[in-house]
Amino acid sequence: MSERKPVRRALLSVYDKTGLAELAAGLHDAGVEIVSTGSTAATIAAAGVPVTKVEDLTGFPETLDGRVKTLHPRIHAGILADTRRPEHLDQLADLGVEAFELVVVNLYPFTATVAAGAGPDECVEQIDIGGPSMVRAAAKNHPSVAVVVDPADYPAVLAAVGSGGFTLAERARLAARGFRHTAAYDVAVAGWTTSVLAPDESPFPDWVAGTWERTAVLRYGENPHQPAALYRSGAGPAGLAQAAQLHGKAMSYNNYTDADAARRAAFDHSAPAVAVIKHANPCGIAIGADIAEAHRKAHACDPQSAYGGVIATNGEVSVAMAEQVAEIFTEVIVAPGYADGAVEVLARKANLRVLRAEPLVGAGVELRPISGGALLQHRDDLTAAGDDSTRWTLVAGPAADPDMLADLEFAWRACRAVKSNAILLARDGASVGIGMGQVNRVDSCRLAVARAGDRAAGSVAASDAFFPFPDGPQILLDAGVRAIVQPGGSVRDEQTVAAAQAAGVTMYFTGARHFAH
Ligand SMILES: NC(=O)c1ncn([C@@H]2O[C@H](COP(=O)(O)O)[C@@H](O)[C@H]2O)c1NC=O
Repeated sequence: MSERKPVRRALLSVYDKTGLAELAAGLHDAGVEIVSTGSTAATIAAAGVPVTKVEDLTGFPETLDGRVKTLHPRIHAGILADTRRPEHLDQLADLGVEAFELVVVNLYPFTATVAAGAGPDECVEQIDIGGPSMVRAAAKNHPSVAVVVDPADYPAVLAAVGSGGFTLAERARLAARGFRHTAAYDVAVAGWTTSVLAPDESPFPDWVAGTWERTAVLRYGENPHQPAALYRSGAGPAGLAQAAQLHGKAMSYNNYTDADAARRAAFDHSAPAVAVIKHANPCGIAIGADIAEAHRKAHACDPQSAYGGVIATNGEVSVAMAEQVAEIFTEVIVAPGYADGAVEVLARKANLRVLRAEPLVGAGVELRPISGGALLQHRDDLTAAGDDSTRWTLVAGPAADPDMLADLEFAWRACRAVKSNAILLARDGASVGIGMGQVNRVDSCRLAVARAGDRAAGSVAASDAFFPFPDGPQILLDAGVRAIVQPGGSVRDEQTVAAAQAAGVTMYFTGARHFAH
């Protein structure tokens, strides 16, 4: 076991004062001398613990509204002296500087200030300069100094100090966390200055960075021979990665990818909606008067495929829906909330994973890694993509009555959640046949019609992109589809429109498409 290095002198400078008084009292009881900045020192003194102010040590007042406090050689020499080197100890002695063995710092709340909508001057003021300097100095000098950046670590700090100090391995681990802390902080500052303070003409920033924190090592990845882990983003709104698991077995990699696809499908609707997903594609999407009805309708689309599926809702799961789900073999259910008693009903299934996650926020950009880089795009925003039927163009057949229009709008929204080429047949606010992920649109039409069976006749159809030839729509027309919505825009649109016209079938062009690859 490596030797512990006693802590005799500590430097404390924290914005977040959580646990500070207890830490200071514990350090003092362990015989540690405490040096501290402005309001940190005031908090320590108010707790009745002796403390030396940084300015008494430096002989230089904290100045410029706190912009300069610890940025002084007497502080940084005390942090950066490698006490394994006799020449460093000699130099400290010559200068009359004493070394620190412990540095406790947490930084100005830059991210929270930006998130609160503060103006540029206020945000800039919250860019901590002295704090990161101390953290980086202490982390670099971890053979001599322990650095602590998280109040949650204070009890462990006191335990270590009380048992003779930190080992080198412990100081190295703390150093890694210190560097991660300042790196994440700098990423946030650099991202804000790039995108907000000094944006260029492009709709995309010329520099992108992010930080992710590992929250779980998963049993395996997409396949058992692929190790995998879950990471939580250091920025942006909470989502699936932050979900609370209320019941069931540990989530798998595939559970996460399917749950993400299911949420994307469910949150495209404003009425109570349920999506059932298998292998990232829907085997049923429906809206209903309530969530239980939406689930019944979504499940009925393809009960065979829904076996072992992943369910997402866009609203609270009722007890009635929970009773239905408890009857079906389901891998995961994820919802923004559960009515009283619903989780207990679902918990009858020992293995069913029950997750509560914040509602999906649709705006923003999405990033997809490719070899050697990444692609960024604005999310497929429904409102920008022909979602509003008042902007559709009637190109064949009679105008839809309100019921038919409602089904067409539902089908158009729902087909967005289907991997291209996507054809979705719908009736009464529910998918009844889905053709997904085929490499030509004709096969997607065949698949949708085959899955719908008898339900194809009288249903409406949505296509995520235009029909390049009239052969695909002809399959839908032959199956008795009574209306079709599609983007339009093919050089052979005329032929497709003529086929619909000949069949007396309503056809709308949306003018926008919904590829999903
Ligand atoms: N400028 C400096 O020399 C400096 N030294 C420490 N700080 C920060 O000041 C805060 C603590 O200040 P106070 O003890 O006054 O609450 C900490 O978040 C620390 O990271 C500084 N502030 C900002 O840069």
